[in-house]
Amino acid sequence: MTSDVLIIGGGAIGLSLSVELKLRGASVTVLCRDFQAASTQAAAGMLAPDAEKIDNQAMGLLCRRSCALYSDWTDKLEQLTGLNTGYWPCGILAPVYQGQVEKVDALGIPTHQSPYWRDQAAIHQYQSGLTAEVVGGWWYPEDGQVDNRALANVLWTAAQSLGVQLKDQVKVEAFLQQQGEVIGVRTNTGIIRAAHYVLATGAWSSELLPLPVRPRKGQMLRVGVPEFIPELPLTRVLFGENIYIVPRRNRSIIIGATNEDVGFTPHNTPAGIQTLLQQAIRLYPQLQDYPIQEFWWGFRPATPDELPILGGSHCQNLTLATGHYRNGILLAPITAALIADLICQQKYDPILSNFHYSRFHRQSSTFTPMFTHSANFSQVSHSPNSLLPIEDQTNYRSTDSPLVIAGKTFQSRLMTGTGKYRSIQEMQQSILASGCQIVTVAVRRVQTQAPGHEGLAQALDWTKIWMLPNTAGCETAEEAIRVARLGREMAKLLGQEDNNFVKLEVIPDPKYLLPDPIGTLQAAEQLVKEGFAVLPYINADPMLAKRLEDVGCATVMPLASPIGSGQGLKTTANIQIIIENARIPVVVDAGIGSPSEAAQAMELGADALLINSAIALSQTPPAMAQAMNLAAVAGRLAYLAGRMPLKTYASASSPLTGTITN
Ligand SMILES: Cc1cc2nc3c(=O)[nH]c(=O)nc-3n(C[C@H](O)[C@H](O)[C@H](O)COP(=O)(O)OP(=O)(O)OC[C@H]3O[C@@H](n4cnc5c(N)ncnc54)[C@H](O)[C@@H]3O)c2cc1C
Ligand SMILES: CC(=O)[C@@H](O)[C@H](O)COP(=O)(O)O
Repeated sequence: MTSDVLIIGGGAIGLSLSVELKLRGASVTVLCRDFQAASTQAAAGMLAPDAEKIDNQAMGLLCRRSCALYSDWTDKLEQLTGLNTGYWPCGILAPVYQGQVEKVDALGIPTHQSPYWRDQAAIHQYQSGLTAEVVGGWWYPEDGQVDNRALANVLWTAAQSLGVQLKDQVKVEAFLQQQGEVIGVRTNTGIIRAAHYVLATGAWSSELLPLPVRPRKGQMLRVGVPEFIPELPLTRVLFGENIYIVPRRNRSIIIGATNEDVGFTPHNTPAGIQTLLQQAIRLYPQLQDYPIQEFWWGFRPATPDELPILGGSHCQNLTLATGHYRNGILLAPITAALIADLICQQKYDPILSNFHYSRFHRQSSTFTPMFTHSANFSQVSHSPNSLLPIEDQTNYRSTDSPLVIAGKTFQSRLMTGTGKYRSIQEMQQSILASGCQIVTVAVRRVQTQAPGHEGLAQALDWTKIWMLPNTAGCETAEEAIRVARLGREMAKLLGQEDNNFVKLEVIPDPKYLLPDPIGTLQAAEQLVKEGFAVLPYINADPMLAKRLEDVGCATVMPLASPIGSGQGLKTTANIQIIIENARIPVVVDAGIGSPSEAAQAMELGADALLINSAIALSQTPPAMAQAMNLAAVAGRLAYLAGRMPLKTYASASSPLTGTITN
């Protein structure tokens, strides 16, 4: 049974959304690698839109809206489950020391006139036991806390009792994408499909998609109020500089948190814990005698601008809900409501526009979101002398859908390379004349400045050409993986920040240049996991093509005949089987020697061609490039038009009916 919605990640965000969607009538599955290994379990549970002093207006508003939902939301969850979330609108007190008093508050109001400011006498009255060093502070009565671990348990129980399918220990390894849609996820337990998918994998999000979400480690500890103190000594959250102290009603006190940019480095460290204890004891001295109950650490899902990533993605049936950084517990109810509105009713709250992933790509004017190439490519050719398109032809062509690879759209179905040209000018002219929008570049040759590869960055207009880094020269999967990563960096240097494409070549044999199927599959699996759009070069092997599709490759690129041989289509029958069965684009690559062979491959139903040697080694490469372009267009049109059936015998072209007889 497939679900309407498949949520990947079972932290506060994934679980809240699952409950919300289920309450709205959707069938929902949550897949989670490990429900316990989540930032949600590691947090302090503060609900602090005011104390956090959030600069960004939209984020401030989002946080306040979420905080306002908390009371009703937790009531509803508690009624559903009979369990307590520990929601406590206890307010947050932010004491300051001498020298820390700012002149104005967050709204620019002079401190002493701010409604949130409390002077020394008042602050000590609000909370006894603070160090005498505290000279005043801020009182945020709207802020509060929830016991995040209790909340996670309540959400889990609510989801379960409502009938959400909760699958723990299921790791999603890759999204399977086709033509701008997710068609399934590959997991350690097999492929799972749904109508709609939500990414809610917190700090691990960039393992599945090239999103700029990075872990920001926080260390924490918990002490307990000693038994000989009958009343709760602390009844408000204390929010100091680089320290917070969160008293729970169950007599635990959470002390947090460090903020470290150390990747996924695990463990508590003496330095981390020492800093926390020092600062906590300075603020609230009697803590020094409280028994320590637990140490732990967690990974906040941080984005470069510290705002979450919410809303649509490059695939129309994939929604993103990640990157909540320091405020994911606070933002859980509003995230669930807004994302459920979006999925169930296509209702788009305008606030979401501030959190769309595409903000990370806006700096580069020529490229839009993640995988969608926006450059306004001309219909067929960049050449002013182009023979194409004549009006009637464009009409027919316009009925065709464009080539889409990993969600990125291209008008041209011809890809070319940069090698073997007699001069860089010839290469430039040929690429222009070919009308291609994708040019493959051998990463290793660029790195070593091999002949013809010097100055490549300047030679082509990379705002119009999408670079396809290739791993030519790699004999093993390991080498290819390493070179692919270098290729991604190379694309970034050319301004293609979002280019995650790689043409995967694993070729151990220099004589026939035949790809190693096992090494290719191994490398493809790893690269897909790392978020690459993988275009593997393979022998025309239908079984291998299917396996590569299953592991999440963006295309398959079967060879027509050996690279650089110009022998033409020698693998027609197998290419035909590959095309018949593929749900990803099939790019016929290598060995095409003439335009008629290019057209023939397209007539078979190939989605695109990659041709290098036949162009570069011809007498007049720019002219041959244009001929190949025409052939690719002609072949595609012919494929769409549908070839006439083959007949054994002649059949007169002019009908005999109605002819004059004697
Ligand atoms: C020390 C610390 C203190 C914090 N304090 C607060 C606070 O006081 N208030 C507040 O609002 N926020 C706080 N936060 C932030 C908050 O915890 C996070 O923003 C929030 O938990 C993010 O929730 P999430 O569901 O997106 O991610 P997570 O809770 O991390 O959940 C993600 C889940 O996805 C799973 N997953 C990942 N990859 C895969 C995969 N490939 N396949 C399947 N499952 C996968 C993970 O195992 C995990 O269970 C704190 C965080 C830390 C670390
Ligand atoms: C440049 C490139 O990627 C080639 O390895 C590709 O396979 C094209 O082959 P031909 O040179 O035979 O067209």
